[in-house]
Amino acid sequence: MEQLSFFPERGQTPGLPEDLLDYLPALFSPDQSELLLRKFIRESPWEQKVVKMYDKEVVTPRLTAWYADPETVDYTALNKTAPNPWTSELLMIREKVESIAGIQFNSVLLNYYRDGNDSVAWHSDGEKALGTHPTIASLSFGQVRNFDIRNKDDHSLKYSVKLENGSLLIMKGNLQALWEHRIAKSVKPVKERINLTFRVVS
Ligand SMILES: O=C(O)CCC(=O)C(=O)O
Ligand SMILES: [Fe+2]
Repeated sequence: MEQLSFFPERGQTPGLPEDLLDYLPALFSPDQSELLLRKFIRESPWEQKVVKMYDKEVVTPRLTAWYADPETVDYTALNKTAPNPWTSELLMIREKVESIAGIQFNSVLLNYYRDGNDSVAWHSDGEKALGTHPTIASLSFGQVRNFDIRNKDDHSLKYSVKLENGSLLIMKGNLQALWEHRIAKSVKPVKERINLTFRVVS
């Protein structure tokens, strides 16, 4: 396997397997993206989750909000709080994303990365409620951040994609089964970023 540069200047690390991700750089214009970024930051019912890690309570380093069709999601079985009702912007974006992905999504999770200290640690989104090979559509607004992926069995196999303002990333195939992803903290100061992940939750 050839050596790959993990931190590209721009774009994505070459050699990324094609059947795991689709990337569309400018689904929304810079103007639309800026408006949506500001509106989401201002109006979403942000929560900061506390999770248990080795008996310690740890505050999640980002804010989240989730929305779903309540009749299709058994949120108590998922150990979640009641979903928020869809807003008109989220419905508009959902339609646009569904027409590209060719899938109907029944929920969306919003992540708010306030600055470079906010992050999401290595994980995969292969929970039972999503199935083992879910298609997840991920939109980015605001600050460009690196989306890193690494193979679960061989951590030296890793790639990085720069998620640009207004872009759409579709995660598919074996990505959740065989790979993990993260948004690392940034040592250089960075601005706010909003991420939306549309999912089919059963
Ligand atoms: O912010 C991102 O681009 C990724 C978020 C993510 O991995 C998740 O919500 O599961
Ligand atoms: Fe994820």
